[in-house]
Amino acid sequence: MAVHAWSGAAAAIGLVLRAAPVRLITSITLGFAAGAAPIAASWCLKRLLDRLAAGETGLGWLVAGLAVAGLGTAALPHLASFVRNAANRATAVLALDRLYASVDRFPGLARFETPSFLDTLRLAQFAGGVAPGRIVDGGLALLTAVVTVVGFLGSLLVLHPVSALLVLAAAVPVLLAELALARRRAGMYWRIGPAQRREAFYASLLGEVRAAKEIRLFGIGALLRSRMIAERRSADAEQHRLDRREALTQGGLGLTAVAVAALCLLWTVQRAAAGSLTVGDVTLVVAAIAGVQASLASMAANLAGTHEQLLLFAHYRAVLGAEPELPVAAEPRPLPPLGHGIELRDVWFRYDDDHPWILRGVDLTIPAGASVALVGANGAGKSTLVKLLCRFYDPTRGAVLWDGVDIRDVDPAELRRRIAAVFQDYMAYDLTGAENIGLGETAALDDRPRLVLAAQRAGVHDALAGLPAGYDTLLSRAFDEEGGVGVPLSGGQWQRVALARALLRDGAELLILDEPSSGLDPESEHDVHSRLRRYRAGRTSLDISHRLGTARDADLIAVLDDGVITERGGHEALMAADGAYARLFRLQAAGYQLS
Ligand SMILES: Nc1ncnc2c1ncn2[C@@H]1O[C@H](COP(=O)(O)OP(=O)(O)OP(=O)(O)O)[C@@H](O)[C@H]1O
Repeated sequence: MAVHAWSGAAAAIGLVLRAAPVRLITSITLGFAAGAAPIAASWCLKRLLDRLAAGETGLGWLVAGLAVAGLGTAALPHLASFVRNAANRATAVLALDRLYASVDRFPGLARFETPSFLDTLRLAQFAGGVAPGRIVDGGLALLTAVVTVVGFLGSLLVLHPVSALLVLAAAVPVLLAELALARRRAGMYWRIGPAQRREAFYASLLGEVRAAKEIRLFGIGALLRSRMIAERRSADAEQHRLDRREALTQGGLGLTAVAVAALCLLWTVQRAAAGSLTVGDVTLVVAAIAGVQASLASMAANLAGTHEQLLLFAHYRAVLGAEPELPVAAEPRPLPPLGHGIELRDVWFRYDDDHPWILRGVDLTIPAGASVALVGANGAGKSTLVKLLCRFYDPTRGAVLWDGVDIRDVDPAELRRRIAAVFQDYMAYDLTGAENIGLGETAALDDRPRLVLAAQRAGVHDALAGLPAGYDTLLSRAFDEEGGVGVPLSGGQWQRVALARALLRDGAELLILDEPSSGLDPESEHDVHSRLRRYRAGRTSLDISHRLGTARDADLIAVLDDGVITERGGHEALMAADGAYARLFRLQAAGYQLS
């Protein structure tokens, strides 16, 4: 634990040093000065009073010293906090950047489906922004308090050693109690994490337009709201329990501090009355007791606060230090230009050990330059197979081979550069039309002719060109648009934009289309289908569709049933075989017959 704390503190300081070195050093200097100023003020006051009592004159320099020290006591903490705030903001930016760079580096999807990781990530988001700054702040405040305590304790030891020891002894339980409270608080943040994430989930549903239709139609707003409030209440109850414990502990500690101060004061006054202390000594003892107690309390609170931030910062470091959830080859093999094909060889897959098998020994080859249609019932595992091709997960058994090279041996980023895909759950970004397409290949973001060509291939050019600001129209009403209005697209238009995004990747060697036309009207579907047929000629593609009419002209049709390829071949051959494909095809065709 101690090692963790030190390495955590070192990492936090390293981060601040990297983000704002000058401001950090300035803060340290100001912290020192702010700690020394009250001691200087107390000594000036003691000297002044003693000399006044002795009837001396010409004390102007002492008054001036007192004024300067007073000014320092009042102003330096504010100046230090101004500099620290600036350093903290710079640190938070760097921490945020590093956190999301790490999240982006996870090659697969499994982490985003692991609740404990999501809890860690939530705390990391919170801690990354504030913890490094607070840890350094805590350290600086500690430094200030140490300077003050040492200075005042030195003064007390000279004048009244018993008080010094008493005050110091009384500080030990304060420190221990604060540390214990800090640990509890950090533990509480972890425990309430799931409830807070569920609360955020309900809150986002209640505040987003996509959910608003169903919420209103089904009248489920009150239900969702009550669930959100219940989650908040359960988190609040945990916090309340801790607050109560804190209040009791700190009340007790406050009483002890008052008792110790009263005892010391009584003793000092008695000694002054007996003539062994001067009036100046009494003021210095009073100031020293108050100063030491306040500084020790602040030290304890700071230590505890820093300890708590270190525990939270551990979550940030856990995300940054997390190993990739998919093994990444130390020396990745180069991915050859696709010459033969992509083979799934005896692929078995389940999402994890507690989940059922989804693929149970799939053998399928997508020959280079050929179009393969994958058909099958809902839940058969088609989209799962696509995720394995993109290596978002690894097969539990078996392998995916790209021209004979196991894709586990290549750099995932390189593999993905070779693939263009429209996923079934494609994204609709709250960005402009041009950006929504350009994200398919960021190098082409500003290449308008290429964006237009991709949009034309996907049959969405006219829709985008006809918007108030053409391709530069924001496809959302979530943000205010300067000099124009945001226009969301229809479902089918969005689907074509997603298709355009994939088609922008002209150089991709494998094109994956998972239900690319499910939302299109018959005419659009026919139109998109004809365009895709032309586009796909000579390219390697995997097309998933429930509309068997669009699958029929693929070079190869494979039927996936309950995780196994049960039929494969051309349309005519499969129809002649009279298996499941033929039955489904006839069923669908019958739906279009006039009775
Ligand atoms: N991330 C996941 N974690 C656990 N199980 C999952 C996950 N994604 C999908 N599944 C399960 O895998 C099974 C296959 O899903 P998949 O999406 O691959 O089917 P599909 O053939 O594409 O279906 P559809 O035709 O409805 O799109 C489903 O039973 C689903 O519950």
